[in-house]
Amino acid sequence: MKYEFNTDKAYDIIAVGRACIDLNATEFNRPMEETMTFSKYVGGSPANIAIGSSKLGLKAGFIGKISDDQHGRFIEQYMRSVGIDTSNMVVDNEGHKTGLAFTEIKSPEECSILMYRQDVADLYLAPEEVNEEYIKQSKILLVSGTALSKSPSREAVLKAVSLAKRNDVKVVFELDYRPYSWNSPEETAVYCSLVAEQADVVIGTRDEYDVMESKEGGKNEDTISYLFNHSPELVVIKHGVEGSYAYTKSGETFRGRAYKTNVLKTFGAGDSYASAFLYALISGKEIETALKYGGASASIVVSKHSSSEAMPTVEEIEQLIAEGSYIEAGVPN
Ligand SMILES: Nc1ncnc2c1ncn2[C@@H]1O[C@H](COP(=O)(O)OP(=O)(O)O)[C@@H](O)[C@H]1O
Ligand SMILES: O=C(O)C[C@@H](O)[C@H](O)C(=O)COP(=O)(O)O
Repeated sequence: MKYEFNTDKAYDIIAVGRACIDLNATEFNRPMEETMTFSKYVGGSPANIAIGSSKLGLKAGFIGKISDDQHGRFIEQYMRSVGIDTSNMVVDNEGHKTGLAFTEIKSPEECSILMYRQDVADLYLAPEEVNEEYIKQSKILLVSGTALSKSPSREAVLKAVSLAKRNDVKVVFELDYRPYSWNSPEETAVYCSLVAEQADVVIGTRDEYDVMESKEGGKNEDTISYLFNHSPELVVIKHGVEGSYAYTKSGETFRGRAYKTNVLKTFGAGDSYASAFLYALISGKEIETALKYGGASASIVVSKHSSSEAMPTVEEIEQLIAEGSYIEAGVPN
């Protein structure tokens, strides 16, 4: 089964939310306290997804606010250099700084992220900085849940969603739950369910859906029966190495698998998965095939050092799919 988009649009995907900096430990198997060196990359989930999409050949744009300093300029220049339209990236003029994510790579299983996100520029994106003429030109508006965590970014995103819906732009909601950005899980549940109910496609991990639904150990069946009572037509639920599921409103279920790889770190999986899954859908591939693209892309990125720079090419993804070495894991949920 395929998922249809309005093909009469200049952009394939416009992402809204944070574009930040990742500082990834270059010393592995070591706690952060003992790590002395880090490499700098553009980061932030929606920026990573835009970068991954652009690298796969999609026409991508970005809406967000960046700091008026060396970090903001680095982000804009890098994103432009990989082919992303940055015309709707706004420079903050109130002194807000870029968010930083320091990553600790203790072992392939034990990775963590230390975020510096106090008063960050991306959460100051204002509704008046979201432009209807821009959004209406895209097949997809990709919304990151973290952008809902504070005002005025929250209202900017709600406006972007409403403009997308008025202009036949599919809203893809990536739950992207980052607890440190929110006041409470209850607040997350309120705003994430508000947007999920309006979205056309929702993507998240099982744990992220649990936060949105204010429960523990939630079942995929309950999630889809809730969401399919609202706007969503396609719901993707990820289960780490156990793979993922895509559910359609018309009743089909497709299973995606993770691919064997030499894991260096676990972060970057979700963003690379989303960009390749959406690339495949936009390219007219079957949903089942799109799950393969997502899984293969993620397995490539977890074997590499960064999330953004490491985004694979179509050829790399297709080669991995052709090799077909899935991780044999039980059926979750
Ligand atoms: N250790 C791993 N090895 C190979 N693929 C992985 C691994 N972890 C995750 N993936 C792939 O990345 C996808 C997304 O990972 P997941 O952990 O569910 O999301 P997130 O990174 O958003 O938390 C999975 O569906 C799987 O295909
Ligand atoms: O999203 C962030 O702010 C940090 C990312 O740039 C970082 O690379 C990361 O955590 C990606 O992980 P994922 O969301 O699991 O793909």
